Amino acid sequence: MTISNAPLHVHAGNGPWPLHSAAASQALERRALAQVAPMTLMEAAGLAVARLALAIAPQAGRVVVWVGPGNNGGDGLVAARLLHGRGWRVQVWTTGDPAALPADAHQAWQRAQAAGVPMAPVPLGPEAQGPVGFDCSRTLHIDALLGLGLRRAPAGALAQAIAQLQAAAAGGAPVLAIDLPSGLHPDTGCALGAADAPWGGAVRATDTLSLLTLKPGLFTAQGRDHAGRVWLHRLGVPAGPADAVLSGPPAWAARPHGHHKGSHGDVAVVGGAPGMVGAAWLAASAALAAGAGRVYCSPLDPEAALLDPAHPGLMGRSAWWREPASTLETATVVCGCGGGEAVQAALPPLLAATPRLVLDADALNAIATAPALQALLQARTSSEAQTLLTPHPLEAARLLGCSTAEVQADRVAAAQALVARYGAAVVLKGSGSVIAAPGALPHINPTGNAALASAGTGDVLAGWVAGLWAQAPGASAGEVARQAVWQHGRAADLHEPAARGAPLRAEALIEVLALRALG
Ligand SMILES: NC(=O)C1=CN([C@@H]2O[C@H](COP(=O)(O)OP(=O)(O)OC[C@H]3O[C@@H](n4cnc5c(N)ncnc54)[C@H](O)[C@@H]3O)[C@@H](O)[C@H]2O)[C@@H](O)CC1
Ligand SMILES: Nc1ncnc2c1ncn2[C@@H]1O[C@H](COP(=O)(O)OP(=O)(O)O)[C@@H](O)[C@H]1O
Ligand SMILES: [K+]
Repeated sequence: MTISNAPLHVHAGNGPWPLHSAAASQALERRALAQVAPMTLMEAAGLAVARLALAIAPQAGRVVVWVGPGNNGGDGLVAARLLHGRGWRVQVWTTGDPAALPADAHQAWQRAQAAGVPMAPVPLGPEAQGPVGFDCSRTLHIDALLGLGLRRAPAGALAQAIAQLQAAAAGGAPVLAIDLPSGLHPDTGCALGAADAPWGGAVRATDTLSLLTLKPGLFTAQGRDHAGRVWLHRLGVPAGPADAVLSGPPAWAARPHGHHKGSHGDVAVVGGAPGMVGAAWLAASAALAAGAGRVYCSPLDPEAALLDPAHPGLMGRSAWWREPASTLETATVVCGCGGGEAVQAALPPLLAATPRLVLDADALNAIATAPALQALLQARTSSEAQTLLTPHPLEAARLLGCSTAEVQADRVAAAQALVARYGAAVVLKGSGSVIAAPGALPHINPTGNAALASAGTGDVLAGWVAGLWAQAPGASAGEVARQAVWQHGRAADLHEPAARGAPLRAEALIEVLALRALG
């Protein structure tokens, strides 16, 4: 078997990558199918799958191919035939009547049958793991149940097949999903199957080979948990314009020898109501670590000290936004960070006068409930002023007047709705943070992991982005947010392998970021 054109490994270090919605991918597939002889694309897809199978599980020699009712199943049938021809021990399990397969997939089934590939309906019970003599731990599973044609939550025979596949792979066997993990929504990254099912609503693959295009759902919401490593094979078909982008690594700007601290801009942090002063100091420390020249911290707790002995490089300053000719008109300001209700009073002057404003946490909650503050935020769009909102899903839901579940059901759409409503750039945080900005394609961030699910890491992000922005005041909020979010997540990825599931403390995150060894 000669298999050319290796799939591309898509990872955080080699972006940016264009992303295409299900609708755009299907339109591309229709155009491509119209230009080539029947079976050409499906043979190319099956070949790419077989090639990746050989690459990721070279010692397996055994494969179970789980075939669904559409063309995704057809791709699996071609791969099964090619691996059978290569001498692998192959078992195909089908979920429906092969006579009902669409034309190309049906032909793939006939070719597999003619080649002598063992095929049968998915059995109920342990034999689904493979025929007698299959060593489960050395078996590769290929998920060809559902791809782009997913329309609704898998139920009935398909849900049963997904459950059987997961049970068969439970001992740690590799699972290669074709195009998408079956049950995962291509646009939203939501696992559509029953959330309380033991298989978690969609196939959990170790590897996913995306065909023709990369779909946004592989990288956000539950996508990363289900897709595993992601690969792309374009099948020789050039993709059209992207709907979104998977962010790539940003470049570091070198510091000219002639620079002094005044060359690197000022950051002022407003937050830290009683009991939450640490949040403001965390953001300020992150801004300093990002390279801002001078960083002021203004705790809203009137009792709070104006010096943090752990960070003598930071300057405390109380309520400077009430002064005329204050830092307001020059600094990059971060507002939120543990600000509690006290933050409300600081917001009007900040919204009115600050050229670059990062709004986080309690600042967002205050704006969500105050139409007057919303009007001030929207009015910023008529000036040169730029704003970045950094909500987590609950804060985003408050700003949109919907539920957190509705935000998570389509994270890209929710981020874009915030941009449309408030005219600001937005980072919708969480697994696969979405960065949306006026006039720009939405970006999904590929770095980060659940070690960041720890108190204060959001404050660090807010301070880090402001620290970068202070040094590049001409950059757009969206640009600087994409860069900061990538680096913030990357720091957690560097920490993760040694951490064995331990969370990354916010202070430690700042130290990793400060080292700048982020690649
Ligand atoms: N036609 C071709 O030659 C090519 C097809 N490709 C493959 O084809 C896939 C798309 O094929 P299809 O459009 O046939 O879609 P799928 O193979 O994803 O499946 C669609 C079928 O599943 C059924 N279905 C969807 N959701 C269901 C649910 N929840 N429960 C039960 N049944 C459900 C639909 O009614 C339909 O019969 C791509 O993902 C890709 O793998 C690509 O390889 C490119 C080449
Ligand atoms: N499971 C996860 N995977 C990737 N990133 C995560 C995950 N959980 C949290 N994060 C990131 O950690 C940060 C947490 O921010 P936030 O929720 O505001 O926390 P806090 O208010 O405690 O600072 C965000 O950047 C978010 O994207
Ligand atoms: K699949």
